[in-house]
Amino acid sequence: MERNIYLSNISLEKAIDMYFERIKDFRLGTEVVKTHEAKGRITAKPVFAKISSPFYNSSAVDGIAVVAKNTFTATDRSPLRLKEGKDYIVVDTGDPIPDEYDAVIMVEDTIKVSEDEVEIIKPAIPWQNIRQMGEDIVEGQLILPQSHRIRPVDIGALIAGGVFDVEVYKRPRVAIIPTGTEIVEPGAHLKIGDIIEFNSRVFAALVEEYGGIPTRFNIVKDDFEKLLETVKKAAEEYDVVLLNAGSSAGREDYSKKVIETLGEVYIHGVAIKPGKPVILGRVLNKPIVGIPGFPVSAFFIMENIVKKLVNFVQGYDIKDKKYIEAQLSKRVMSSSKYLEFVRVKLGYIEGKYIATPIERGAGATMSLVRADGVLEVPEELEGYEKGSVVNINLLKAEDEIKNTILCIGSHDIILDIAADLLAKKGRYNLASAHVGSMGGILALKDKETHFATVHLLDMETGEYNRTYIRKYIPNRKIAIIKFVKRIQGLMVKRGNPLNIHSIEDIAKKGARFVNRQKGSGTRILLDFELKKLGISPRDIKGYEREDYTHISVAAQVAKNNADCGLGVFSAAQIMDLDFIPVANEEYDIVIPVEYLELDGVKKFIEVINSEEFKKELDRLGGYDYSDLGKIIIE
Ligand SMILES: Nc1nc2c(c(=O)[nH]1)N[C@H]1C(S)=C(S)[C@@H](COP(=O)(O)OP(=O)(O)OC[C@H]3O[C@@H](n4cnc5c(N)ncnc54)[C@H](O)[C@@H]3O)O[C@H]1N2
Ligand code: MOO
Repeated sequence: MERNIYLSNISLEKAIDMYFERIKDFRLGTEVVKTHEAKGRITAKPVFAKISSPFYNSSAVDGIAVVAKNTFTATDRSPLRLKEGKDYIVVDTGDPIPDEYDAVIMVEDTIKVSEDEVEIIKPAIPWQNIRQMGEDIVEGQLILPQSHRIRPVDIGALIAGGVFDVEVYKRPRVAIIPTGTEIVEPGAHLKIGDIIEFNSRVFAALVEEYGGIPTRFNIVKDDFEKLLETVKKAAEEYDVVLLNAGSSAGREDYSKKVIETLGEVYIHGVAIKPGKPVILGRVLNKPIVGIPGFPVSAFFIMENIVKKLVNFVQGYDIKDKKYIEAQLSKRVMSSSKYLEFVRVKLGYIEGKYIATPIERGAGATMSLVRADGVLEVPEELEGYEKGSVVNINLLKAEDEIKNTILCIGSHDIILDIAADLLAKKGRYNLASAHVGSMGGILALKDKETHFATVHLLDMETGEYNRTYIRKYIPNRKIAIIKFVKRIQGLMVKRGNPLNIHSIEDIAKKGARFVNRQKGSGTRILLDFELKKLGISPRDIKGYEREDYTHISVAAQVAKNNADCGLGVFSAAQIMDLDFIPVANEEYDIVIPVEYLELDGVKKFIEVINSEEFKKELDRLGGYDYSDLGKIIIE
């Protein structure tokens, strides 16, 4: 099988316009459904009221119905006496008002003088406290226009207007076909090279959210004939087809060929990242989208194309993205060839949203789980500078973000444990962005985080953290909340096959090392130890190779991509590695004094002082928490 030749690079907006122009005749038919079951459906025609609401005059209050002109003599000096049956009748809220009456006086404005007599001290104004016929809805009035998505309140208005059935577009039945020889069903016995199939399940859940009816097909291997057969069947039986993976130019990427054979490819390749190899086409007269395999790419195609498509075939133009303004805490570089979707974490600090970009790999499913929003870097830009104010498409509720305490700095698994305990208390969340200790200090300086977790060794004095606070954040009043002392050590494979017992051994034995990024405390510790020992970084194989967390360093060793790395005990334990202690470091929380008063921060401090948290530290091992919770004002 020869490779496909790539790919157009048309903008997302143009691609959608062109595509929808080509498939505009594939709109679905309509059906009539019960109004009370029509939530989320799209009206096929304008809907008019069949009756008025209310369809008779009714009382808006509890009181007495009167004839207004007979009450105008009433004053507080000469109250007017009225007799039931002759001058008034008693009515409750909602009761019909007989034609001969034209006003209602509230019961609290009447003085009862006998069983069937009241006095009033103020005249009634005609039509006061009466809901007149058609006050809400008039017979024949337009209740909903065509191509309107029916909301719960619309259901109320329709029924009140006597419309009990409504004509709506049919919901599209969407076929979802996962493909790939390497793709296996969840629960299958896994061997190297297998990938557990999950995209189709994400698609199905999203399609349902978009208003379609998903059907998931079984996995189809990369076999041209089988793919032809399955796609043909799907196009015959369903309204929209989603063909997952094989969208690219690899030898077994058949999606384009299959669609071309059975129908037409209109567009292959859109200027977005991730997601560029998307295919937009038709088979029979059904829209088909070839969606890239990488889960993050696939998600952005679902959100930016398939969501619109599922609505388009129902005659609806969806424009429901919600944006907020946020300040970028890091520079974002982007290619000027693509509209790029960058996942961000959001924090709310001193009345401003702060956006911190997270991992960018197209395969990083967790980046979607962790993201609060998406920064869309337009095609013509090469990115944004740190500090720029940008629009962020929200993926979470604003309230949830406003109740999030932001921690930027060096990562340790105990932050995740504290986050979990905090979330259990309700209301507040802890979000942490892992940019190393120095990144945390700089974020504090720039007011981009509530607090930072740091372990920065002063190479001159051997003291932790304080030098850096004084040097880099002189403008703010800062407190240190003592957190833990961590044992940092060398992580090596079980059984220590290279027999590494010290930092010196890394150089001596030529072990493949994996380093942490510049600015991280672990990196500084390594440099400190190397300097002490008089070893040059050049003598460490892999010194230039950077990873961003303790766990990912440990994972590199576990997978045999490296022989050793420097990190904390818990990371070694999680990845089942041997651990050779090197130093005890002070991992502290650095926080502006004013934030100690924030309710969420107080709750966080309660959490780290709790017995439950200490129990977790014991369970992990490798932590000394004798100073935990002590607050030192700098
Ligand atoms: N020569 C070039 N190669 C590639 C280019 C390019 O421009 N030139 N673009 C890359 C880009 S960008 C993307 S995106 C991918 C798209 O690849 P495919 O759509 O062909 O997808 P596969 O290779 O079949 O799968 C990729 C990857 O996705 C995961 N996957 C696939 N299906 C599922 C599923 N159902 N559930 C979970 N995960 C799934 C899996 O990890 C696959 O390995 O092409 C690049 N190549
Ligand atoms: O554009 Mo691909 O979709 O980055 O991964």
